[in-house]
Amino acid sequence: MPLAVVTASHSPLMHTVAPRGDAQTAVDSAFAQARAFAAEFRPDLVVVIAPDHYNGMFYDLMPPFCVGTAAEAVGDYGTAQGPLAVDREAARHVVREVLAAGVDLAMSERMVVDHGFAQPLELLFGGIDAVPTVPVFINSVAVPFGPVCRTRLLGEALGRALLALERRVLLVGSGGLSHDPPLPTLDGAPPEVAARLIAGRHPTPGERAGREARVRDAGLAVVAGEPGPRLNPAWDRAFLDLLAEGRLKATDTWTNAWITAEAGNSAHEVRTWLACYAALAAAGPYDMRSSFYRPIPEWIAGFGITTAEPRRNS
Ligand SMILES: O=C(O)CCc1cccc(O)c1O
Ligand SMILES: [Fe+2]
Repeated sequence: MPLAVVTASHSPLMHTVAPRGDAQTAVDSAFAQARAFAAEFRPDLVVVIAPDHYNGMFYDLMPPFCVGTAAEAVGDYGTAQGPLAVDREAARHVVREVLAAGVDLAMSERMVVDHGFAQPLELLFGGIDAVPTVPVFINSVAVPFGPVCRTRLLGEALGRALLALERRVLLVGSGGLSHDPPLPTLDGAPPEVAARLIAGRHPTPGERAGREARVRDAGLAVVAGEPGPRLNPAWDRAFLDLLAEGRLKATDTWTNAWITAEAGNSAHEVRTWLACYAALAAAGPYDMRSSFYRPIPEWIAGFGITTAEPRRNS
C-alpha cells in the first residue's frame, strides 16, 4: 500500500508576526496545495515526524528518537492543547519493527509534544486529533546529536514498518530549514535556565508567556528593520534539490558541526524531512510533486513545503 510525504517548516510566528511583501500569501497557498495533496491521498494513518523545543523532552532523559504510543500537546504559541489521536496499535507496531531492524528508539506511553507536532496537524488536517496519528520525535535541538545517517536509517526502517501495515500512510515532516531562533543551550546556561532545560515540564503561564514573547520579539525586530536572523537560502535550496533528486545518501557525509555552521542551530530540524523521504524511498523511486521555498526572516525560518509520492509507472 502506498506511502506519501508532506514536509513543512513550522514557525509559531506565522500567526503573530506579519512578514513584509507577499510571503504570507505565498505560504498560505503552498499550504493549501499541501492540504489538497493530503486530501487527495486520503491517508488512513498520518505519521508526524517532528522535533521538540524543551516543552515535552528535557535533559533529564533526552532520547535521540521516540515514538509516542500515546501523546498530548502542551498548547504553546496558541496551538491546541490536549491529546493527539494516536493509533496505538500502529505506534506499537512501528516501535517493534524499527527496533527489530536494529535502529534503537525510545517509546513513550505519555509523550508530550509542542508546536512542532501541533502546527502541521492543525494546518493540514484542521486539528491535533483530526486523524489517526503516530507521532515520531527526532531530537533536533538538544545537543549532542548522533550522525545524520542514523536519521536516514531510522527513516528507512520506519518506511519498511509502515509498508508492512498495508495502509495508506502519509508521512508529515515538521521543521527547518536553515534557522536559528533564540533557544537557550545547556552549555553555559545560568542555573535557573539549566533547570528549565533539564526538567522544565509544567511551566507557569507567566514563564511560558515570557519565552514566547522573547521569540516573538525577535520576529518583530526584523519587521521593524533590524538585521534579520541568519538564514541560508543557498543551503536550503541545495537540500531541497537533494531530496527532489533522491540523493539521500549524500547526507551521510554531513557533519553536525557543518550543518550548524552553515544553516544555524535549529537547522537540524531538517532531520525530520530526511526521515520522511528515507521512509518514502523504502517503497521505491519517488517524485516530488511540489516544492515551495522562501527565506522568511520575520518568522525566523528558511520556509519550505514539499509533497512527494511514489513514482508512477510511465
Ligand atoms: O520558542 C521556540 O520553541 C522556538 C520557536 C520557533 C521559531 C522559529 C522557527 C522554529 O522552527 C521554531 O520552533
Ligand atoms: Fe522549530
